[in-house]
Amino acid sequence: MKILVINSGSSSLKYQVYDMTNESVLAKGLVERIGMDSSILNHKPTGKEEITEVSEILEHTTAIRKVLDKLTHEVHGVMSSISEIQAVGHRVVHGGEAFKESALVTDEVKAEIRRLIDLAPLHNPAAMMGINAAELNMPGIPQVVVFDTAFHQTMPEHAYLYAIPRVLYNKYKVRRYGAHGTSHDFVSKAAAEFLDRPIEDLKIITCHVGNGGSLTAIKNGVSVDTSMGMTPLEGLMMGTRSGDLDPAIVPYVMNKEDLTINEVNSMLNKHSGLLAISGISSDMREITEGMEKGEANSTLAFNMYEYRLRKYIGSYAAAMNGVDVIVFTAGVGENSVVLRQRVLEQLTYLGVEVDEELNKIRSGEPRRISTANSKVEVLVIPTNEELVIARDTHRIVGATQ
Ligand SMILES: Nc1ncnc2c1ncn2[C@@H]1O[C@H](COP(=O)(O)OP(=O)(O)O)[C@@H](O)[C@H]1O
Ligand SMILES: CC(=O)OP(=O)(O)O
Ligand SMILES: [Mg+2]
Repeated sequence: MKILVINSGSSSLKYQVYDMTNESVLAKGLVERIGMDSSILNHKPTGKEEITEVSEILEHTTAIRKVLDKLTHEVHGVMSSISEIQAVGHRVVHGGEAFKESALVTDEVKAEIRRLIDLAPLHNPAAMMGINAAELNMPGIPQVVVFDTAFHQTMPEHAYLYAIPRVLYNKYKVRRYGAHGTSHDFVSKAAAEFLDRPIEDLKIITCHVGNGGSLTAIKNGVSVDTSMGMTPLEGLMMGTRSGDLDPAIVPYVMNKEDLTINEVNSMLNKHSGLLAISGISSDMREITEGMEKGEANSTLAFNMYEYRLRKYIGSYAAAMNGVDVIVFTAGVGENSVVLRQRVLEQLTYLGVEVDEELNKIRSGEPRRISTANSKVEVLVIPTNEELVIARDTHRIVGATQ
């Protein structure tokens, strides 16, 4: 079965095509700047020359049509006809309490995702655009949705409730949902496999640090706490998101600066984090470069980012009464030698001992970066959210046929 996996952002669309007979990737790519003046499509067919095209792509329907054109292109294509794609899998960030696992797309499922837009105004509309666009371009092809929140539905009440009037949960389901669950689930299982130990015996802290970032405490193989909240804004400092802050700051700043709800949301989600503190970029590579050149604001941004990550690791070790494994994953976690080194050398109180040389090795494979004496195993595990989505889609669609 060939499966198209789609991860829709508000102005972007990432895709991968899998051949599930051997889980190989036939092609992958990215459409950026959808709805802006010039959109960019970068298509990478496996074993063939990649192609980048700049054009006007006003919405997701056109983006998917262009992607399908590339998949069947006579030079850059990987299949002779789109009918070879037998299923589409989508990443949906927010599944609320309704979705504890992945689901086949039906009218009811779509209606529920639409209802959840209220809880995830920045994320779920993009997912809906992706689902509708795939439906329009590939009528009749089964679609599956895989939720970032699903893995965290095992959190106990004391971890997911906020200390605010209970009526807000009863009426509006205001609670912690978390995100990146597909990734936390995948890397924690991969960690147990790497160590050749049953996951049920392990206390694992997974650090998914990319453009968005979250930590999860995983005990007996299930999520018991996670740093993102009702929306993906809470927790770590991120590329452009503030992470934790005193909630009283919001009405205070709204009042002082005469900001609307949308403006303050945009400030915290898009104009904060590394970007706000460094004043130059949301990209950890540029922040690290700035720090290495002795640039004060980049150094401060790095220090704040690292400090908050380290505090969360400490709090999740407390939440689980210990930690056996720490996993680093996603863009920053997999690639930033200096961030891992700085975090780990200050966790000696937990019995963590980082091997500086192992930490410097660059590889796309799961690897250990702690010493043989370390009481805590520290691993770098490349995440693969798309593969999990392809597997769930294959399983769910397969079961209907
Ligand atoms: N070599 C590197 N060193 C430090 N950070 C890196 C490196 N490579 C990538 N990154 C960071 O990874 C981030 C992207 O992570 P990723 O997991 O792909 O994010 P997302 O899925 O949210 O787009 C970039 O913003 C960049 O800061
Ligand atoms: C939920 C979220 O933060 O996603 P991303 O890391 O892809 O921005
Ligand atoms: Mg990501």
